[in-house]
Amino acid sequence: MDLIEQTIASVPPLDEAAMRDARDHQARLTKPPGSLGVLEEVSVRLAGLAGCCPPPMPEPAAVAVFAADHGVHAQGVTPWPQEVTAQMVANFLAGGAVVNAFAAQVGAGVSVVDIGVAADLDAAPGLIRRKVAHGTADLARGPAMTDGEARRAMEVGIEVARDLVAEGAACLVTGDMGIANTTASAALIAAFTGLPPERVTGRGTGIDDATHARKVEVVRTALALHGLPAEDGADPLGVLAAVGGLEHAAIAGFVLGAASLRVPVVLDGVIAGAAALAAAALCPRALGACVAGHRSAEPGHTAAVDALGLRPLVDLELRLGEGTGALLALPLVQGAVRVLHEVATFDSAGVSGKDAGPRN
Ligand SMILES: Cc1cc2ncn([C@H]3O[C@H](COP(=O)(O)O)[C@@H](O)[C@H]3O)c2cc1C
Ligand SMILES: O=C(O)c1cccnc1
Repeated sequence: MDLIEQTIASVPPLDEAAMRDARDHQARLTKPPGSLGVLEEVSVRLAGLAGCCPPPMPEPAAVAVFAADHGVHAQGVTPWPQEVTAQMVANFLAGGAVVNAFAAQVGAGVSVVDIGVAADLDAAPGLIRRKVAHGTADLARGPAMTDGEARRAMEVGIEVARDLVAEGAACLVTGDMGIANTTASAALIAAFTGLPPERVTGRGTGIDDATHARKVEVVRTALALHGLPAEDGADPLGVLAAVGGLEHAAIAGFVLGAASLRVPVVLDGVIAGAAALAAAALCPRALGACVAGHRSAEPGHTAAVDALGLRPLVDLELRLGEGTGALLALPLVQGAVRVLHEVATFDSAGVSGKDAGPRN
């Protein structure tokens, strides 16, 4: 068995007994039952993922920013030059991007992975050099990647998850950088959800009406060219290779890697949502490890989280990527688990339960 199959085979189902313990414990804490809303569900799921209650605190956290370029850039789907991908990698490494500021704010480490930047990058402290190809080919004219490249990128994602956890991370966070990657994301989301291109194709970094219309047509052309969505359902790796990006494949692997290690993974926006659809198509159990950090302004992202059955924790109209929205959600995930560790029960604190007092 190779690394991808091995990883998929080792993703455990959620532990029902641990989830029951977490629900029972939530009911005994000094607060009205259910009063922490969605955060109670998060705490229960992370107990199921860990297989114990309380689950380990999801800290320290580590965000991995997977950077890659896209052949579909040639179709004029974004106003930004392709070089911005490599330039932003340098910015991440220098600590100057929004992802660095938000990671500092929530105490997360930042790793930057060259999974497929077109330019050859200089070695730099903090850069994980795992280039699988110098960008993808144009998905509107042929397959974006070979199956081998998609597999290799997915393996790198698994390996990065494994390495970060070995270094002490107890929570993983997805990040991406790749000019034109919202086009590949839209194509993946259309392919996996069956929704039409106009429903899932957004304005990315901010494009005018004419560029948006072209972007929708590029996605439509690509789907027709590759026969997607496939009649007979999924060959998820084939879909990734046809219309995905190297960072999508890597993030899909990162999700599988996290799930196989019973470590939660907070998903960022539309790129992570598209990648998670691929991961879930390969291994539905991997969804047990996924927390949707935020709802991106991209319409395809809402389509993706709806299809995955995930509820985003934060909704701030962000449309940046890099891991920024997921990082903002991290304290919510950590707070949800801290409640199970630290909040007193009615018994231990001597607080009367709802029906304990005199009635009148
Ligand atoms: C300066 C800059 C920093 C970014 N950081 C993330 N993105 C985000 O925008 C890009 C996708 O949008 P589109 O498909 O419209 O090109 C990706 O690189 C994504 O990570 C950025 C984009 C820019 C320009
Ligand atoms: O949803 C995202 O993460 C996103 C949106 C626009 C551009 N880049 C990323």
